[in-house]
Amino acid sequence: MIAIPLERAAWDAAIIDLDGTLVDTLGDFSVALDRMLHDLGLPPIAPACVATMIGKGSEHLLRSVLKHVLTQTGQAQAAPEIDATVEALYARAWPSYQRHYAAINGQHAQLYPGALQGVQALHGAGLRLACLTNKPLAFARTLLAAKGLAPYFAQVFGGDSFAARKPDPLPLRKTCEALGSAPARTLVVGDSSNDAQAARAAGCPVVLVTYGYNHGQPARSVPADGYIDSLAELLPRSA
Ligand SMILES: O=C(O)COP(=O)(O)O
Ligand SMILES: [Mg+2]
Repeated sequence: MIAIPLERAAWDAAIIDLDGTLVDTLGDFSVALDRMLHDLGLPPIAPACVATMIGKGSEHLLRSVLKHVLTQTGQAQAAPEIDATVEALYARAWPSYQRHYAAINGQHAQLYPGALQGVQALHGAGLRLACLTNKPLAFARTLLAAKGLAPYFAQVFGGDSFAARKPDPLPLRKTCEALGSAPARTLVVGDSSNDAQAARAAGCPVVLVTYGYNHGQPARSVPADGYIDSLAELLPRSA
């Protein structure tokens, strides 16, 4: 049940998350990460495990994956030793991951059911739309274009667009500025605690989808103004 008004008059704009909200990118992440791990001489990682690590940007993802794999393989024992090994591998992991992700971006990713319809409905109702993701901006633009979403977004910002990332509220404040909308009249739609915490701190109403990643926790365990099973539920009632 949604606790905030869905009438279109309630909002001037919406800021929508990408991974886990618009597009199921777990396949892309898993393929690029496994190719990176192969380059480093390390074993692959289970997609279910990757799903718990998505949401705080690529740097966090790579460090989490390397730490997990090193722990699993017993290549490093004590925690400080693992952290040091992660940092030593990171300089090689980063360019490898970037190269592999760019090569397959969108190929193992699917729009969630109702995502396109929801975006089209909000756009059609006259809301200004931005996509704000912790994914690198170049990857986000390519993915939005590949999935037919790019034409609906007036603004797109990534994890490398501002000095901080979600859950910091700075990216949301900057995105509201770019859209020319007041935070209280800008709906945030996301899948994780990163989106909800950032929205609350920025003064934006926030709705979470129940099907995304959220670090392996149910979305409903995160304080938000509403929860939806599909973006198609965002159809404005008075449209
Ligand atoms: O790149 C990530 O970690 C996830 O990005 P998101 O902000 O679109 O969920
Ligand atoms: Mg997300």
